[in-house]
Amino acid sequence: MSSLGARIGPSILNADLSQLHEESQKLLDNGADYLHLDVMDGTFVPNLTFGHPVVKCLRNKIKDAFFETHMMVQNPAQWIEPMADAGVQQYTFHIEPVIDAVPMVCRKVREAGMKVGLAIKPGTPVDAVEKYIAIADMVLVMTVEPGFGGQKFMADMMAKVQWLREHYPSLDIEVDGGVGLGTIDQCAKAGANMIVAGTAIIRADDQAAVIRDLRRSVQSAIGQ
Ligand SMILES: O=C(CO)[C@@H](O)[C@H](O)COP(=O)(O)O
Ligand SMILES: [Co+2]
Repeated sequence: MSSLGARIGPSILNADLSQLHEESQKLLDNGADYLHLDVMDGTFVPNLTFGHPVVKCLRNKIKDAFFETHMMVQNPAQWIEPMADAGVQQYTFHIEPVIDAVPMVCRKVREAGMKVGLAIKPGTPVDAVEKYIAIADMVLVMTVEPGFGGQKFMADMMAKVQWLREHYPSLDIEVDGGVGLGTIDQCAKAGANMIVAGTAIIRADDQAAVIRDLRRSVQSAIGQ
Protein backbone atom coordinates (compact mmCIF):
# COMPACT_ATOMS: atom_id res chain seq x y z
CA MET A 1 0.00 0.00 0.00
CA SER A 2 1.71 3.18 -1.13
CA SER A 3 1.93 6.23 1.05
CA LEU A 4 -0.65 8.93 0.61
CA GLY A 5 -2.95 7.17 -1.78
CA ALA A 6 -6.64 7.58 -0.98
CA ARG A 7 -7.79 4.20 0.32
CA ILE A 8 -11.24 3.16 1.48
CA GLY A 9 -11.42 0.24 3.92
CA PRO A 10 -14.92 -0.73 4.92
CA SER A 11 -15.47 -2.17 8.38
CA ILE A 12 -17.68 -5.24 8.31
CA LEU A 13 -18.55 -4.89 12.01
CA ASN A 14 -22.15 -3.91 11.39
CA ALA A 15 -22.66 -6.27 8.47
CA ASP A 16 -24.52 -9.56 8.72
CA LEU A 17 -21.60 -11.56 10.10
CA SER A 18 -23.32 -14.86 9.32
CA GLN A 19 -22.62 -13.89 5.70
CA LEU A 20 -19.09 -12.65 6.28
CA HIS A 21 -17.67 -13.93 3.01
CA GLU A 22 -20.51 -12.67 0.84
CA GLU A 23 -20.62 -9.27 2.58
CA SER A 24 -16.85 -8.87 2.26
CA GLN A 25 -16.79 -9.88 -1.38
CA LYS A 26 -19.62 -7.47 -2.12
CA LEU A 27 -17.62 -4.61 -0.57
CA LEU A 28 -14.58 -5.49 -2.66
CA ASP A 29 -16.69 -5.79 -5.81
CA ASN A 30 -18.08 -2.34 -5.00
CA GLY A 31 -14.62 -0.80 -4.95
CA ALA A 32 -13.21 -1.25 -1.44
CA ASP A 33 -9.40 -0.95 -1.42
CA TYR A 34 -8.97 -3.12 1.65
CA LEU A 35 -10.99 -4.76 4.43
CA HIS A 36 -10.80 -3.38 7.98
CA LEU A 37 -11.51 -6.30 10.32
CA ASP A 38 -12.44 -5.23 13.86
CA VAL A 39 -11.14 -7.68 16.44
CA MET A 40 -12.39 -7.15 20.01
CA ASP A 41 -11.57 -9.21 23.09
CA GLY A 42 -14.21 -8.08 25.61
CA THR A 43 -11.48 -6.66 27.88
CA PHE A 44 -9.88 -3.72 26.08
CA VAL A 45 -13.36 -2.86 24.84
CA PRO A 46 -16.75 -3.96 26.21
CA ASN A 47 -17.61 -6.02 23.14
CA LEU A 48 -16.62 -9.23 21.37
CA THR A 49 -16.31 -9.90 17.69
CA PHE A 50 -14.13 -12.58 16.11
CA GLY A 51 -10.55 -13.76 16.12
CA HIS A 52 -7.95 -15.36 13.89
CA PRO A 53 -9.90 -18.57 13.15
CA VAL A 54 -12.64 -16.53 11.46
CA VAL A 55 -10.10 -14.31 9.67
CA LYS A 56 -8.37 -17.45 8.37
CA CYS A 57 -11.64 -18.84 7.04
CA LEU A 58 -12.30 -15.53 5.29
CA ARG A 59 -8.79 -15.56 3.80
CA ASN A 60 -9.44 -19.04 2.43
CA LYS A 61 -12.40 -17.60 0.49
CA ILE A 62 -10.85 -14.26 -0.47
CA LYS A 63 -7.32 -14.73 -1.71
CA ASP A 64 -6.22 -11.37 -2.99
CA ALA A 65 -7.66 -8.55 -0.83
CA PHE A 66 -5.57 -6.56 1.65
CA PHE A 67 -6.67 -7.43 5.20
CA GLU A 68 -6.08 -5.00 8.05
CA THR A 69 -7.02 -6.20 11.52
CA HIS A 70 -7.91 -3.46 14.00
CA MET A 71 -6.85 -5.14 17.23
CA MET A 72 -8.97 -3.79 20.08
CA VAL A 73 -7.36 -6.20 22.51
CA GLN A 74 -5.57 -6.01 25.84
CA ASN A 75 -2.61 -8.12 24.76
CA PRO A 76 -1.81 -7.41 21.11
CA ALA A 77 1.44 -9.41 21.19
CA GLN A 78 -0.58 -12.58 21.82
CA TRP A 79 -2.31 -12.57 18.45
CA ILE A 80 0.52 -11.55 16.10
CA GLU A 81 1.55 -15.01 14.92
CA PRO A 82 -1.99 -16.39 14.57
CA MET A 83 -3.08 -13.33 12.59
CA ALA A 84 -0.04 -13.52 10.32
CA ASP A 85 -0.81 -17.20 9.79
CA ALA A 86 -4.42 -16.26 8.99
CA GLY A 87 -3.21 -14.12 6.09
CA VAL A 88 -3.40 -10.62 7.59
CA GLN A 89 -1.21 -7.98 5.92
CA GLN A 90 -1.52 -5.14 8.41
CA TYR A 91 -1.76 -5.48 12.16
CA THR A 92 -3.11 -2.28 13.70
CA PHE A 93 -3.04 -2.34 17.50
CA HIS A 94 -3.86 0.12 20.25
CA ILE A 95 -0.84 1.48 22.05
CA GLU A 96 -2.74 2.18 25.31
CA PRO A 97 -2.53 -1.29 26.93
CA VAL A 98 1.12 -1.78 25.89
CA ILE A 99 2.44 1.74 26.29
CA ASP A 100 5.80 0.52 27.65
CA ALA A 101 6.18 -2.21 25.04
CA VAL A 102 5.22 -0.57 21.77
CA PRO A 103 8.64 -1.04 20.07
CA MET A 104 8.67 -4.74 20.99
CA VAL A 105 5.16 -5.30 19.62
CA CYS A 106 6.04 -3.37 16.44
CA ARG A 107 9.15 -5.49 15.95
CA LYS A 108 7.19 -8.73 16.37
CA VAL A 109 4.51 -7.59 13.92
CA ARG A 110 7.19 -6.81 11.35
CA GLU A 111 9.06 -10.07 11.99
CA ALA A 112 5.76 -11.87 11.35
CA GLY A 113 5.68 -10.19 7.91
CA MET A 114 2.89 -7.69 8.52
CA LYS A 115 2.69 -3.92 8.31
CA VAL A 116 2.43 -2.04 11.57
CA GLY A 117 -0.51 0.22 12.41
CA LEU A 118 -0.63 2.17 15.68
CA ALA A 119 -4.08 3.13 16.96
CA ILE A 120 -5.00 5.76 19.54
CA LYS A 121 -8.29 6.17 21.40
CA PRO A 122 -9.99 9.58 21.53
CA GLY A 123 -8.55 10.30 24.97
CA THR A 124 -4.96 9.52 23.97
CA PRO A 125 -2.92 12.52 22.88
CA VAL A 126 -1.06 12.43 19.63
CA ASP A 127 2.33 12.85 21.31
CA ALA A 128 1.83 9.40 22.89
CA VAL A 129 2.18 7.89 19.42
CA GLU A 130 4.61 10.35 17.88
CA LYS A 131 7.76 8.71 19.19
CA TYR A 132 6.85 5.46 17.46
CA ILE A 133 6.01 6.80 14.02
CA ALA A 134 9.46 5.94 12.68
CA ILE A 135 8.83 2.26 13.38
CA ALA A 136 5.23 2.18 12.08
CA ASP A 137 3.54 2.21 8.69
CA MET A 138 0.34 3.94 9.71
CA VAL A 139 -1.37 5.78 12.56
CA LEU A 140 -5.06 5.24 13.22
CA VAL A 141 -6.81 8.15 14.91
CA MET A 142 -10.06 6.83 16.39
CA THR A 143 -12.98 9.17 15.85
CA VAL A 144 -15.26 7.29 18.28
CA GLU A 145 -14.59 5.32 21.44
CA PRO A 146 -13.59 1.87 20.18
CA GLY A 147 -16.03 -0.96 20.76
CA PHE A 148 -19.09 -0.39 18.63
CA GLY A 149 -20.10 0.63 15.13
CA GLY A 150 -22.70 3.26 14.40
CA GLN A 151 -21.48 5.93 16.83
CA LYS A 152 -21.29 9.68 16.29
CA PHE A 153 -18.15 11.08 14.66
CA MET A 154 -15.96 13.11 17.05
CA ALA A 155 -14.95 16.17 15.03
CA ASP A 156 -12.51 17.33 17.69
CA MET A 157 -10.23 14.42 16.74
CA MET A 158 -9.44 16.26 13.51
CA ALA A 159 -6.88 18.38 15.34
CA LYS A 160 -4.80 15.21 15.86
CA VAL A 161 -5.04 14.28 12.19
CA GLN A 162 -4.09 17.78 11.15
CA TRP A 163 -1.10 17.84 13.47
CA LEU A 164 0.12 14.48 12.19
CA ARG A 165 -0.28 15.52 8.55
CA GLU A 166 1.56 18.80 9.10
CA HIS A 167 4.50 17.05 10.73
CA TYR A 168 4.49 13.82 8.70
CA PRO A 169 3.52 14.66 5.11
CA SER A 170 3.99 11.11 3.78
CA LEU A 171 2.53 9.14 6.71
CA ASP A 172 -0.51 6.96 6.13
CA ILE A 173 -3.16 8.32 8.50
CA GLU A 174 -6.38 6.38 9.03
CA VAL A 175 -9.61 7.55 10.65
CA ASP A 176 -12.23 5.17 12.01
CA GLY A 177 -15.63 5.74 13.56
CA GLY A 178 -18.68 7.62 12.39
CA VAL A 179 -17.10 8.39 9.03
CA GLY A 180 -19.52 8.78 6.13
CA LEU A 181 -20.55 11.22 3.44
CA GLY A 182 -21.45 13.86 6.04
CA THR A 183 -18.06 13.75 7.77
CA ILE A 184 -15.56 12.71 5.09
CA ASP A 185 -14.68 16.25 4.01
CA GLN A 186 -13.50 17.10 7.53
CA CYS A 187 -11.30 13.99 7.57
CA ALA A 188 -9.93 14.64 4.10
CA LYS A 189 -9.23 18.31 4.79
CA ALA A 190 -7.43 17.43 8.03
CA GLY A 191 -5.18 15.04 6.09
CA ALA A 192 -6.51 11.49 6.55
CA ASN A 193 -5.88 9.27 3.52
CA MET A 194 -7.04 5.87 4.78
CA ILE A 195 -10.73 5.90 5.51
CA VAL A 196 -12.60 3.29 7.50
CA ALA A 197 -16.36 3.43 7.21
CA GLY A 198 -18.75 0.82 8.54
CA THR A 199 -22.39 1.77 8.81
CA ALA A 200 -22.17 4.44 6.09
CA ILE A 201 -21.18 1.83 3.51
CA ILE A 202 -22.85 -1.32 4.84
CA ARG A 203 -26.27 0.32 5.13
CA ALA A 204 -26.05 2.19 1.81
CA ASP A 205 -28.39 1.27 -1.03
CA ASP A 206 -25.54 1.97 -3.42
CA GLN A 207 -22.28 0.90 -1.76
CA ALA A 208 -20.22 1.58 -4.86
CA ALA A 209 -21.41 5.21 -4.99
CA VAL A 210 -20.57 5.80 -1.32
CA ILE A 211 -17.10 4.25 -1.68
CA ARG A 212 -16.49 6.32 -4.81
CA ASP A 213 -17.61 9.56 -3.14
CA LEU A 214 -15.52 8.92 -0.03
CA ARG A 215 -12.48 8.30 -2.23
CA ARG A 216 -13.14 11.40 -4.34
CA SER A 217 -13.24 13.60 -1.27
CA VAL A 218 -9.82 12.33 -0.13
CA GLN A 219 -8.35 12.48 -3.63
CA SER A 220 -9.41 16.06 -4.08
CA ALA A 221 -7.93 17.03 -0.69
CA ILE A 222 -4.57 15.43 -1.45
CA GLY A 223 -4.56 16.52 -5.09
CA GLN A 224 -4.31 12.94 -6.35
O1 LIG B 1 -13.31 0.10 15.26
C1 LIG B 1 -14.45 0.43 15.13
C2 LIG B 1 -15.35 0.52 16.32
O2 LIG B 1 -14.65 0.22 17.44
C3 LIG B 1 -14.90 0.78 13.78
O3 LIG B 1 -14.17 0.15 12.76
C4 LIG B 1 -16.38 0.84 13.52
O4 LIG B 1 -16.89 -0.43 13.47
C5 LIG B 1 -16.70 1.58 12.27
O5 LIG B 1 -18.07 1.62 12.17
P1 LIG B 1 -18.88 2.98 11.89
O6 LIG B 1 -18.59 3.91 13.03
O7 LIG B 1 -18.33 3.52 10.61
O8 LIG B 1 -20.28 2.53 11.82
CO1 LIG C 1 -12.11 -0.30 13.52
